[in-house]
Amino acid sequence: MAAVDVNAESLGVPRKQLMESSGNAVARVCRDLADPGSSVAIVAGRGNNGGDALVAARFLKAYDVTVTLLGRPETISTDIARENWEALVASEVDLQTVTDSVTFELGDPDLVVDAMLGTGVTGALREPEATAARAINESSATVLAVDVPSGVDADSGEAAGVAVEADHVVTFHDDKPGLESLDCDVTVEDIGIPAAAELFTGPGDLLTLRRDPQSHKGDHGDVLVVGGGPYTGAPALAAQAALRAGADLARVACPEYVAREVQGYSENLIVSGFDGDHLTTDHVPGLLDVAADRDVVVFGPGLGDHDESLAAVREFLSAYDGTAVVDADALQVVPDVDTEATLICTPHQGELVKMGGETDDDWETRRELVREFAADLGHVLLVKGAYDVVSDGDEDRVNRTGNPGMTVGGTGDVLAGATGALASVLPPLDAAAVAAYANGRAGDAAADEFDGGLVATDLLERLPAALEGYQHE
Ligand SMILES: NC(=O)C1=CN([C@@H]2O[C@H](COP(=O)(O)OP(=O)(O)OC[C@H]3O[C@@H](n4cnc5c(N)ncnc54)[C@H](O)[C@@H]3O)[C@@H](O)[C@H]2O)[C@@H](O)CC1
Ligand SMILES: [K+]
Repeated sequence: MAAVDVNAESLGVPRKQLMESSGNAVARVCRDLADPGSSVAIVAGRGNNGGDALVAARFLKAYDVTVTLLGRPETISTDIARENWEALVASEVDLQTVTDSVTFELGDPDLVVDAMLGTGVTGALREPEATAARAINESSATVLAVDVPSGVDADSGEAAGVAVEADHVVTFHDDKPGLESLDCDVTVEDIGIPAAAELFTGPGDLLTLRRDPQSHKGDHGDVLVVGGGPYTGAPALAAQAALRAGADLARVACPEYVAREVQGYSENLIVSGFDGDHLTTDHVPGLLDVAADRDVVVFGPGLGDHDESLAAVREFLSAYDGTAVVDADALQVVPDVDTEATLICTPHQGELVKMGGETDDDWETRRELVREFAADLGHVLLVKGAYDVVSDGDEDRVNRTGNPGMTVGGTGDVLAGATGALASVLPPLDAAAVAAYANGRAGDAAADEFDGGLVATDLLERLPAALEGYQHE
């Protein structure tokens, strides 16, 4: 929900506007439950759950409304809730504040609006909330809870202590799983969160990437890139992208002569060369050994399409049961390989067609086609284009970052490497979506500087900032 909020904000729909919609929705349900002129007691907490009801108070002019804030106004925990409180103070609405359980009084209202606590809470109710919950439960008033009855966990429906027993709940945007087990009516109200805030990647997606300060080397990914052959730069780009996207270690396995070059690109990489000038099935047992101790394998950058190399990819994937990002020429093997591995396939549209998938100029049609093909394959697809489409066959995400300058060689290798790093710390669909978002954002930053003259290494440098929120918080 926090991610969706941030994405909505980036689309121009700030949280305060959503609070206005939720408050309006609360008032609408109040009107359904009580006749004009009835007395309505709003019991508000100091977070945004309380803020929703403070908005509702403005929409209930035909009622005899009293608002009780649990706690001192200075301790209201969010700016938007405080602004709504101040609007009520300035409007001389009937307000009271209660700082301890002794002074809490509910009176004898027709309707109680429970807006003490919502989804921002874990654990048992403290005071004065617990006393207020008991008073609400003892009263003969109809009880309307905002978002979730205070004291009830929105995910599990369980209460760690005393909780409000509501007759009705008005919840927002989407059903909350915890409400299903409760004995009350539930109304789900659309509060105007754009569907795009969930479909399109945005800055909110980066919230999933906060680093744990207690973590150790290797916790953020140990990635093996297998590739190189006809193309020598590709595996180096992918491995460096993995490091820039937060992996702690990036290894490259590639033909001997490529290994010397890769080492020249960066001293941060661990490189091992195998004999010959391309991958063959002879190398597979060794690769499987190395891959077994890694978090993710990125297979394909610069590999080429030598029959022996494709046979090796097939043999590797048949025996591998970890997570792999599959890119470039390795992709064509995926449709007919029988594997236990979790694959994230990163084709451009030409490669998708080569895999047996279909594409379309219209992104919405493409989204349907990609979802169906991902379901057929049983793997995650990240299909690159002006709008990247990511799907696991069930859920889809669409990425709009990036620019035409990124058609230059190597940007796909950067994306594959970044996806590998992120797949070490995130579920596959999220890893692909965040990688597409960050790669495009890095490309947009590079285009600001170099226009159509950007090159793939410009993206590498800009990846950390494009993943901001991950590295810096
Ligand atoms: N997109 C969204 O997520 C939206 C959320 N909205 C509302 O925002 C609510 C979530 O708001 P918040 O995150 O501010 O959280 P809450 O308002 O649920 O709770 C936060 C407040 O509760 C206090 N608190 C925490 N644990 C407590 C305990 N055990 N006993 C007593 N007090 C405790 C905190 O100090 C803080 O003041 C939702 O339930 C919903 O009503 C709406 O405004 C609309 C949009
Ligand atoms: K509530």
